[in-house]
Amino acid sequence: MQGIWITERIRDAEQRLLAVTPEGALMYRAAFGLAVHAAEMLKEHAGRVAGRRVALLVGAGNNGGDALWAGAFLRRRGVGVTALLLAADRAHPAGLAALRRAGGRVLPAEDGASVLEQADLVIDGIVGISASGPLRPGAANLLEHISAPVLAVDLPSGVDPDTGTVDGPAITAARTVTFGARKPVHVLNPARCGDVDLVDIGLSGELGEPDLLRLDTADAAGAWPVPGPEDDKYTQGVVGIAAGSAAFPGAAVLAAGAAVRATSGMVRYAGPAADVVRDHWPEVVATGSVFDAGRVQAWVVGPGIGTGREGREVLEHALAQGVPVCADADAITIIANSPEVLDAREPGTPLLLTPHAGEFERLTGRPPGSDRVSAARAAAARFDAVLLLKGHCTVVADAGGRVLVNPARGSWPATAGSGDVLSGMTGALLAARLDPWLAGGVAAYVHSLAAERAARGVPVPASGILDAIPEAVRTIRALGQG
Ligand SMILES: NC(=O)C1=CN([C@@H]2O[C@H](COP(=O)(O)OP(=O)(O)OC[C@H]3O[C@@H](n4cnc5c(N)ncnc54)[C@H](O)[C@@H]3O)[C@@H](O)[C@H]2O)[C@@H](O)CC1
Ligand SMILES: Nc1ncnc2c1ncn2[C@@H]1O[C@H](COP(=O)(O)OP(=O)(O)O)[C@@H](O)[C@H]1O
Ligand SMILES: [K+]
Repeated sequence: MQGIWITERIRDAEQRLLAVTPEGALMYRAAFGLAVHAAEMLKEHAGRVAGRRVALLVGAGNNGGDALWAGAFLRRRGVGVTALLLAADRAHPAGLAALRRAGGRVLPAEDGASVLEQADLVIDGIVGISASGPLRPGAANLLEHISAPVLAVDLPSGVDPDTGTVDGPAITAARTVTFGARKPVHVLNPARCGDVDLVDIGLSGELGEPDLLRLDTADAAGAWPVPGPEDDKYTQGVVGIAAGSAAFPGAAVLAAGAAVRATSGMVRYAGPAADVVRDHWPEVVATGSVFDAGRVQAWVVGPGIGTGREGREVLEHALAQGVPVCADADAITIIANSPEVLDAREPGTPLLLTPHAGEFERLTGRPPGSDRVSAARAAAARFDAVLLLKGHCTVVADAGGRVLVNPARGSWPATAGSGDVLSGMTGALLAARLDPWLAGGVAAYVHSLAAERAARGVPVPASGILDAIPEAVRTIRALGQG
């Protein structure tokens, strides 16, 4: 798993490391790594390093210092470097001196339009982890003159380091080089960061436990259930799907189909769309009602069941079975309208809630807002549940405060029915007895991988995501073992 630390913790860790490190050493390490990546980008985008032009956007703090030092290193490789100072009187003195010694040019930012327009690469050292709010006007005015790829120092300026939100003008980077540890912005707003490279500055010993975790392929592969020689269809966990209606069977077909694709055990369906589900998925054991569905090891309740009395009874029944429940879509609205349905929950029974932003607002009374991680954590604690907040970056929080994040690989999954596929997969993993928090994270991971594989650059319907689940699972298992 990849650890991610909030900026307050990074700053504390840096202070401890600074106290035992010769002055300037950390910045030197950071800037050296930055210069290596800048040279790579010049080769990639402009064919070579020597003779190419780099513009540095230099703010008032150490982020600007990193850029200035990197500029000095690039000068040694024959790059033409111009620093554009946003606060000439506060630019990092040692960095500025180093750049000047190396033969770099220095200009006030307001004179920088043509430098930016002619640059082969722009290095964004406007602001780093001490950023607050959107870019100030002096920096914002420069954005329109940038046409070259941008390499962001630590994080793209103008994007909030801890929430990834953008409230005004901000940098969009082709690549971000970060130091010591990954920060929340890198996973919460990957589109602004581009590829993120981590430069080791010796901070890891000071960091402690991460604030957020991101699953990697090996984690997803390690968690994915694989039947053993003693297994049969029951021992792997039977998943029950209570979804869809006679008038709207689509959600049932998608959720049940995703469960079929994600489990090698057994899928039961219970609800008014039994015939349609059976037609699509002959392997599903389908009945008309949850009350005669038989035993399952996890229930998925909600997509397309409606929010009336019948839906409510279905949810209460599932909650009372003493098995994990994934409550999605209409089930979330039912809980929002009548929180007392949760009284039916057998004590200690895992509950996983999977709202999108609108359902989150219904459930909690307020939208997730800019700090989606804190919002998901608070809601998980309030409902004593795992809360999976859907979106471009899916956030999975549990009641104890653990958080997994899954940045999507593109936005094609934002399509109708895609959430039904996610809940079906999640149910399959819950039935296989994964920790519900991990089940949500692994389902989100494989869902976004399946969507990427299915889309390959063009729109993909939810049924296409569903059909790509086997390929996604095969991919993680192959990479995870390799
Ligand atoms: N502390 C350390 O040991 C190290 C720090 N490093 C770098 O230092 C950075 C943090 O440096 P600082 O704490 O000096 O602060 P920053 O460089 O992040 O910010 C400095 C100044 O930027 C201005 N600013 C804030 N928000 C702004 C906005 N929205 N628009 C325009 N200007 C804004 C403020 O005047 C603020 O004081 C890290 O991100 C990293 O790049 C690295 O050199 C590694 C070592
Ligand atoms: N912009 C986006 N980029 C990537 N994935 C997204 C984006 N928006 C939504 N998703 C994902 O698509 C799915 C949509 O679920 P949901 O909103 O419940 O759709 P539906 O109700 O139509 O099934 C979720 O897995 C969510 O994380
Ligand atoms: K920056």
